[in-house]
Amino acid sequence: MKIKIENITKTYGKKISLNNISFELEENKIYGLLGRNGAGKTTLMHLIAGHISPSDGSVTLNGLNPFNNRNVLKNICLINESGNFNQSLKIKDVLKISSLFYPNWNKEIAENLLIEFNLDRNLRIKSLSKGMESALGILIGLACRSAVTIFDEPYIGLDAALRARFYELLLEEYENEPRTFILSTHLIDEVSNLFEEVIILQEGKLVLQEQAEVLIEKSISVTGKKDIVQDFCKGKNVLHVKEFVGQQTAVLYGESFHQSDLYNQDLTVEPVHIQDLMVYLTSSSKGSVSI
Ligand SMILES: Nc1ncnc2c1ncn2[C@@H]1O[C@H](COP(=O)(O)OP(=O)(O)OP(=O)(O)O)[C@@H](O)[C@H]1O
Repeated sequence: MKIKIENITKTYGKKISLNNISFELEENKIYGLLGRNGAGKTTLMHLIAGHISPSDGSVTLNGLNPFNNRNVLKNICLINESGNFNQSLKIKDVLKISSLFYPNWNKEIAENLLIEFNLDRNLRIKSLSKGMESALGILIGLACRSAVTIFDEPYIGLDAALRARFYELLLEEYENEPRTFILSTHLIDEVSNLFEEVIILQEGKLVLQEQAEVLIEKSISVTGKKDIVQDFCKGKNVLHVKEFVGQQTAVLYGESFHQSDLYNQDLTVEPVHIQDLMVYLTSSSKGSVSI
């Protein structure tokens, strides 16, 4: 489903959670939705999932407003960090309800993941540990096979091995049955190799929407003697600078750097991790500093 966000503003009283943002998401891609705490990520995901409506502007999925629209909602699955399920239900009730609600529900995936995550279908949600509840959220998010599946930090209580397994399962599922995944996470380095496109929010505004590959190509970190680094950085967009024992490191962003440009025996040139890039891009209002 094609998702179109047009001039969306969402306010809560005087608080502006999203401030006039517009962008489009294509079908069948894995998106990373990134930003610092309070940037507006959860608000945006709830708008796309039709759980809330905007104060201004419009959200459409294949041209239709998802808010209160069952025909659209049955194709969207949003798994939050917590509180996804009615605490008084049993796991088997959640599975039954999900299988009735989502038209593409895949029973085999659900059964396999129940075994893999060691979830007893007779347990009540309120008796589950945080990790078990997250595992159930991941199971539902993958088994529903919704055209748009959104995970908002779904890994609370999961150890590193289980999180790694989640990323692996997500990729397997995406290959078997391509659909749109939107992942919001603060553990960016763990998951950034899954992203095909990255969206960064800052204080309710859209800072950037870019293909992950291009983002990596457009950013480098250079380290060397201060005067050499400064010379190299002249006329370039410098996001971040740090100095350490006479050496300077500058992070540059904004142009495609080619190998030939980067061959400089006096400088150490390294790629920049998406997590660091997100931090630097959202550190100053302009997204750049001068040296
Ligand atoms: N129901 C609400 N009532 C009042 N303010 C809200 C509500 N929901 C969100 N906000 C405010 O909107 C802003 C954006 O919140 P949101 O939860 O969307 O950010 P986020 O990027 O998901 O943050 P985090 O990474 O910390 O989860 C915050 O300042 C938050 O306090």
